[in-house]
Amino acid sequence: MASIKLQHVAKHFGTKVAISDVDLDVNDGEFLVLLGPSGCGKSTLLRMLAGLETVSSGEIHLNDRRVDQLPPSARDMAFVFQSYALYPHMSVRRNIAFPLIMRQFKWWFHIPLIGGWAKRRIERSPEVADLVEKTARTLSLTEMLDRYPRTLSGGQRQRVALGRAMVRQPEVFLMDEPLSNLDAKLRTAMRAEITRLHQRVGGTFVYVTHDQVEAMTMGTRIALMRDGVVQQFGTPREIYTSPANTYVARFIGTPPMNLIEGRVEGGMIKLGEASLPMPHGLAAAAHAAGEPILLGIRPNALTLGAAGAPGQLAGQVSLAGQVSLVEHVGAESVVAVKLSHASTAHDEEGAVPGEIMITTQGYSDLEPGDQVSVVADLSEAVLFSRATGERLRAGLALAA
Ligand SMILES: Nc1ncnc2c1ncn2[C@@H]1O[C@H](COP(=O)(O)OP(=O)(O)OP(=O)(O)O)[C@@H](O)[C@H]1O
Repeated sequence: MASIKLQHVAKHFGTKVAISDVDLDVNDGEFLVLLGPSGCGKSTLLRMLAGLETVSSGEIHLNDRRVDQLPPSARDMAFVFQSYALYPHMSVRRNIAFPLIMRQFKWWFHIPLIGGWAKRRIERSPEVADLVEKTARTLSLTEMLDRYPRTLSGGQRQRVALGRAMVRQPEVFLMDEPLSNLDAKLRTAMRAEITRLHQRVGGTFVYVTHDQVEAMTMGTRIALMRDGVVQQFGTPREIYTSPANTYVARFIGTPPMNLIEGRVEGGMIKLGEASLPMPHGLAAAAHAAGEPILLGIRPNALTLGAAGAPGQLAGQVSLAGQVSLVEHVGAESVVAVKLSHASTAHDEEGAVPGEIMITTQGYSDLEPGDQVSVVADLSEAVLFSRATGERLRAGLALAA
């Protein structure tokens, strides 16, 4: 049983603020993913949890115990590194048993022969041997117990690293990009394996990744970070359907959410020449007439019709545009359309202003240059303030 609470946790390296005032409440048995781009501070946060890095300020609690001043060994957390960190001169069996052997460490373990004899004795003791065998079975490593790490594939080495963490039966598993050295296919397989492991073994997992697909598929909750600040902390579904700001909206989803520039006028949203009703629940925000907003809409909430097709069904609006790119990705096609009368907010390099992305099922016959009308289903659309980038919620006025 392990819940984790971070209160106002900050970390400075000299003048560099790596983590600034992070508050997180992680329930027992959760799979928390720390997600964000390179340099956002996710590894630093994980290392502070593990005790491998000190906190500059704030508190970390494991259950009701404050642990931020305790050494790593007193925290009951097992760390799995990106690099596996296996001992190359030890068999798989010894690598997995190692934490249990070190639990019984005596100074004379360092004496040649005597130390080796003592370690072998612990390794062969029924409790340790049983636990190692059981762990190896869970991870399908039984056949490999007497092999050495250099003879294993990347995925097998990763499983040994997981085994070494599991054998301690810790309350918390901390994992720093454990799959990043694997090829795409193995990553997908190991992703499912770690999720199953979490379901079977229980315990609280904290997992660092920059890969949104890993975060969305594995996490019970995600803390999406940027420059040391948590942008949103929520379930994958909340983060996908209700991004807290345009940064989150752009980070999650492939292709990401379209952000179309508009204005609020007379209780309606004006996008170029089109006028559409405020999305459900946001009417209260409409009184700040004339305010610039961004309409956030996922590529799969847009459909394509022939140019000039009638647009305004209930709750829908159509925008004219021209196809600029079509990508076929198996079961669906991704179509980029340059809007004729509306602009979009992009920050990715190389993105064309005014372009939106639409996903369609199957193989699209459209070609670059085709004139189309884009029909938007606004039932799941969200609005952001263009001034602050924050999502507008019902009852909140737009930023002045
Ligand atoms: N020991 C250190 N001394 C100085 N700066 C550091 C140190 N460790 C980390 N940083 C800085 O703190 C920031 C956060 O680093 P961190 O490694 O936590 O990021 P990250 O999100 O895990 O990135 P990555 O995915 O690339 O590992 C970075 O700007 C990094 O340069």
